[in-house]
Amino acid sequence: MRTSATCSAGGRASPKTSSKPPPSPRNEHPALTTPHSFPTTALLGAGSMGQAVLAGLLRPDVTVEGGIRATTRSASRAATVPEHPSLSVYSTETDPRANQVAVTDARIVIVGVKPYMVTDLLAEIAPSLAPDAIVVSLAAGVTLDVFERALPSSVAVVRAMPNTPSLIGKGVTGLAQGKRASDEQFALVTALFELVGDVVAVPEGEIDALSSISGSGPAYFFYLVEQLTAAAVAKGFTPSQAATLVNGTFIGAAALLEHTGEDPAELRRRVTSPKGTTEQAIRVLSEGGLEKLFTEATDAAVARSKELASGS
Ligand SMILES: NC(=O)C1=CN([C@@H]2O[C@H](COP(=O)(O)OP(=O)(O)OC[C@H]3O[C@@H](n4cnc5c(N)ncnc54)[C@H](OP(=O)(O)O)[C@@H]3O)[C@@H](O)[C@H]2O)C=CC1
Ligand SMILES: O=C(O)[C@@H]1CCC=N1
Repeated sequence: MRTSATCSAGGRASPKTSSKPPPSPRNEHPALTTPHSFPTTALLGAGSMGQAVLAGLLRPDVTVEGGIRATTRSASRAATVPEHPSLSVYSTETDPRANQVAVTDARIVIVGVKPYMVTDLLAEIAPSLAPDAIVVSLAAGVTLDVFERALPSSVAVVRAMPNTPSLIGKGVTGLAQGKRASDEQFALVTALFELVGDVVAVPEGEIDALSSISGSGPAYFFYLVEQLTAAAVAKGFTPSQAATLVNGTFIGAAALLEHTGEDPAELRRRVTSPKGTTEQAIRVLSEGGLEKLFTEATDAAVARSKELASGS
């Protein structure tokens, strides 16, 4: 166990590049209007998504009575979990009983391992769970039914589909309430995910579709950034210049969307002068089938969720 104590194109004239240091990933959460307190919480699988959810529980304005226990498989991954006085980190590599130890007396148990690992993990922890535990799944595709069958009948289950901007309090999480979870338990899980962004409650039948939009969505955005950066480099900008141009433009445009609250189509219209240059670029993107591509891409993500649900 590690109980946290220490934390761990060439030739073209350069446009001005700023060398701002990257912002700290953990200081951007909006302030809570009321103090938040949660019961003892275990996070099994503190990887990319698990650590993003964990960021909410580590906020200075949040208290977790009884503390937080986080587990990973490897000791090296455990070392990437941020240090915090109320957080204990275990790896199954150094302690094969790490998950059982972590869930003992925990009221909230977040399952953040890969979908194909879920069944084995549930069998491992089921005997050690508190009778009134709420198990929260982050796993894509794995149904509430799989969880409910594998766990004692007194244990409630909620299915969550968060996304990685949760790490900086800008996440979007879909939540589906299992049939054994009371409204009070569901409200507690909702409050937990509200620590890291917006929450949309949906019936379980909509979770895969939601996942294809907001769960995977950050990857679509980063892919667009990568592609526009490649286009900039192909036009002769240096990689550094291209990163400034593209990152600055996408971040600025996203902030404009947020701050104005305007319809994105209207914001696009303001860039697209009649008979101007943008009009030609948008025409090419449209004729290239971007809308159809997004439909097909999200359909493929939904189809993969169904495969994961069937265990493949
Ligand atoms: N990444 C994303 O954007 C999203 C992911 N999800 C879901 O979140 C889950 C995790 O995905 P992601 O965070 O990307 O994956 P990662 O591989 O980053 O995280 C998985 C974590 O589980 C740990 N782990 C593996 N086996 C065990 C075990 N037996 N006991 C305890 N911990 C274990 C891994 O440790 P180690 O690294 O040492 O092997 C790792 O820390 C998946 O089910 C995915 O569907 C949901 C929404 C979005
Ligand atoms: O790619 C995945 O399977 C997970 C679920 C949504 C985002 N990442």
